[in-house]
Amino acid sequence: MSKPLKIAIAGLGTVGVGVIKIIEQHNDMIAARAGRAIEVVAVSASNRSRDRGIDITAYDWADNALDFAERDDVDLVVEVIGGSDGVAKELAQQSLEQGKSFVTANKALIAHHGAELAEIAQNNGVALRFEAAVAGGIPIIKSIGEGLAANKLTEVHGILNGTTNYMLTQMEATGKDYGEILEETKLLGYLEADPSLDLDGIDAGHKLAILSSVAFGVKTNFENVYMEGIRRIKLLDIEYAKELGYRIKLLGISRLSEQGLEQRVHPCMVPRSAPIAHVDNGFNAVVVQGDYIDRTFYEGRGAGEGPTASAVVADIIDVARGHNGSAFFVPQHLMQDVPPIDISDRIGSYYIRLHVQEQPGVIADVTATLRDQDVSLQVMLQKGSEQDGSVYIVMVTHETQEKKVTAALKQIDGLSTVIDKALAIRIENL
Ligand SMILES: NC(=O)C1=CN([C@@H]2O[C@H](COP(=O)(O)OP(=O)(O)OC[C@H]3O[C@@H](n4cnc5c(N)ncnc54)[C@H](OP(=O)(O)O)[C@@H]3O)[C@@H](O)[C@H]2O)C=CC1
Ligand SMILES: N[C@@H](CCO)C(=O)O
Repeated sequence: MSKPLKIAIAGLGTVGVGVIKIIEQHNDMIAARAGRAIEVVAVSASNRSRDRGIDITAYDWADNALDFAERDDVDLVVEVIGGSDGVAKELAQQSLEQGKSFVTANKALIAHHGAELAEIAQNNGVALRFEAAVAGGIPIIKSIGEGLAANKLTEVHGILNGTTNYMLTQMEATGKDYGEILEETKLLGYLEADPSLDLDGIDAGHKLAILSSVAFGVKTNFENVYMEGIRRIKLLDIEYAKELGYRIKLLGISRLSEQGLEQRVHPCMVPRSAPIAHVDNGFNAVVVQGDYIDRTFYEGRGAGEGPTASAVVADIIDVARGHNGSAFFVPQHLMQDVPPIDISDRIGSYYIRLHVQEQPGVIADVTATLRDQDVSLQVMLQKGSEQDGSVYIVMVTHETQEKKVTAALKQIDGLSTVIDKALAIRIENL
């Protein structure tokens, strides 16, 4: 057997501890699969005395994780600290520059700086790996970059954030509204330290930008991902979706066409018959469309100690086997710079929910505005009224252009009878 691969782990939280547990528990099996032993030589975290539920006394402790980049006895650095910049970024740059391979679960780091880091890795002949950054338990980066490498891929979409999928599932299952489920989800500890990353679709946006690069060989462009989260979804939207034959899912959708690259994250109405409509709670799913495979569907746990650490260790094993090809499967100088397609150019149907005062002429004003913008309706629903005399109206449009819906809703929001800003949910017949 070759000499052991010596690794240092920066970050001993949920994922870091999980990585150590797997390496300790599956030591012999991993060595057999990797063709050499994986040896943890050093660890680092913020607080040395914190009880982490595992014994770390066998490993060197570093107060400063950046020391790992300089150590001659470290072949590979694992970064499971988090954050797009700061220590995580410095550690990545310095480790790769010093000829050490780098494995991370940090989606923010890769979405923002993946291209730059991949180039440093390439120039130094070492590996940069980030399987755990997207959909943890689903080996989607490897599946796309290796298993589907013969295909011209045109679309990747999926449920990329487990927390919001849990929340939407629980709203439907329990009949509780958004605010109540949000409080329960906080108590369960599912939300990121900055909840906006989950709730506003940013975490899913990071993952989508990474998937786009891997799938299409395009330069990572997180800045052009359109992101909208789930904060405005009410229980009544979930109930109306059910009545109309849909479920609401927060999807990331990336499509490459001759016009350019479309990357968007937002709540979608998906037909209840679609497999992705039945991916519930903390599970993630990814669908990949290619010219020779047609469509492939992957489902698994997207977060948590086990699934995330499993992906990190798989990357370490890959490096131990000597695989140090391009991080995005295409050398950086061959990555395409593709123009973005704006969300306003989307063509499709829309679910629209209005909250208005119940008085004569309201519906006439609303439908006149839609008519003026050339938006035609296929369904309009109104059930009873609220105790305060207001009413919710729900409409489904025929296929139209997003910019027409946006223009119509801007005018509708200005009507004196409209109480809350209108909500539009895109219908995706996936
Ligand atoms: N948890 C999950 O389910 C998933 C996480 N990820 C990603 O994995 C990464 C780690 O996540 P997770 O384990 O949940 O995060 P945690 O918050 O549980 O752990 C972060 C760790 O980083 C340590 N740390 C903080 N600052 C430093 C520093 N300057 N130097 C060294 N260590 C430091 C902390 O130390 P201390 O313990 O002493 O405070 C802690 O051990 C993030 O990028 C996250 O986005 C990806 C997919 C899923
Ligand atoms: N906050 C993320 C963690 C895993 O990346 C999620 O809920 O999916």
